[in-house]
Amino acid sequence: MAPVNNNDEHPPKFKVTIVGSGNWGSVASKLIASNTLKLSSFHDEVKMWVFEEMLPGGEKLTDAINRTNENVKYLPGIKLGHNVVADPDLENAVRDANMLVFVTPHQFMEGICKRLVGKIRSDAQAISLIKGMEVKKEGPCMISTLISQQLGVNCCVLMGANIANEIAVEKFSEATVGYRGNRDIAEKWVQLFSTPYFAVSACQDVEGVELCGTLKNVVAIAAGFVDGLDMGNNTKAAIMRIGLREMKGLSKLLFSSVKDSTFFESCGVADLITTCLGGRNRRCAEAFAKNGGKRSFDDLEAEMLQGQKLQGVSTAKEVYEVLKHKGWLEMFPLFTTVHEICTGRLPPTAIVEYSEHAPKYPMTGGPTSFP
Ligand SMILES: NC(=O)C1=CN([C@@H]2O[C@H](COP(=O)(O)OP(=O)(O)OC[C@H]3O[C@@H](n4cnc5c(N)ncnc54)[C@H](O)[C@@H]3O)[C@@H](O)[C@H]2O)C=CC1
Ligand SMILES: O=C(CO)COP(=O)(O)O
Repeated sequence: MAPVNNNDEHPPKFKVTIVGSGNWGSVASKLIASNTLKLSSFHDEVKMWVFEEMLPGGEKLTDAINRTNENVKYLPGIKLGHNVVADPDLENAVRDANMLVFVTPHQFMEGICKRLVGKIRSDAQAISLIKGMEVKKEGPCMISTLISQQLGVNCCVLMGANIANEIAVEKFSEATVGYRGNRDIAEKWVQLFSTPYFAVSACQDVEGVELCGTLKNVVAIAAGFVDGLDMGNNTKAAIMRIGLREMKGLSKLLFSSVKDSTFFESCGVADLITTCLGGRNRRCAEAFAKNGGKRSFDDLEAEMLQGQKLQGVSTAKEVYEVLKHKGWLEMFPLFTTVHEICTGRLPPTAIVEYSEHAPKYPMTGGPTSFP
């Protein structure tokens, strides 16, 4: 990866663009912008692509961000750094960058990648902070793979126990950069994100790291059901244990390269715990169960998250499609049941009952054949 040489500057510097400006995207821009000011190998300015929208007072979100230095809709009250420049023009935002940070809700990435084909620098490196996957005819496609394949770039991932609002106010947390191949590139990403309150380490297991971040959102939906049904801490701990077991089982069935040790990194058990305790997926699923499944997740998301997006419900559907296609539904009763509750085929109480798809494997047991 060659740094960008603007106006013959010596030595040339790396230039960063963040594609996405939601709750986590805005916090990522704050972390990165504080580092580009400190590290001489980066350009100070950090561009942040904004999916433009009109605020209630009639001002464009991009203008409000550039005027106040705050993302007034998705991260109000937090200064992003004067070197963050919001840009609603996707092509313009990425044009000069050779370090691209992707952080949008996962359902928008296919469209964004299509728009970016042929528009990015040939020497660009990418990282995805996105928790989710696409399902294609051929099987599951992780978002980092989508980015790599569509844009022809190497793509690392950054996942972890990272509730954005907590990091925004500089409470300590950890994160994991997943990479394949060249460790130098992973180290560059670690350098770009690390702060005294955000401890990042690198792990050579891109699939394992990304699947942890993706699948824990399904478990968080189950944890929310347990909270909504007032079932207590033991039940929630059981759901988290069974969920972690299914996360590991499915990850290793999909990619034999996935390492056991990855599940003990921040991206694994720590992200599972924080999301099951304090995440948006948990919160909306709690409301869903309290309402006996009578209000849809779409309604609850719109009302409770005010434009922020849930990833767990669509991921549960995507996981279900993969399991069905592979003939693995019975092996993953928790994942299967979450999807069936979300779609109204089962009531929320089914989360601790035997799944109709798992007659041989009750929730508390499960197959012994996971790798
Ligand atoms: N918020 C959090 O605490 C964390 C989120 N993540 C992950 O980061 C990713 C992004 O999450 P957030 O930044 O929190 O987003 P968010 O949940 O705040 O979503 C809102 C964003 O989606 C954008 N958007 C809405 N419609 C769009 C469209 N049609 N095309 C493109 N963008 C559109 C909005 O402009 C806004 O930037 C997700 O995969 C999430 O799981 C990961 C760690 C922590
Ligand atoms: O991924 C997250 C924390 O690491 C955020 O989870 P939620 O989307 O459930 O808030």
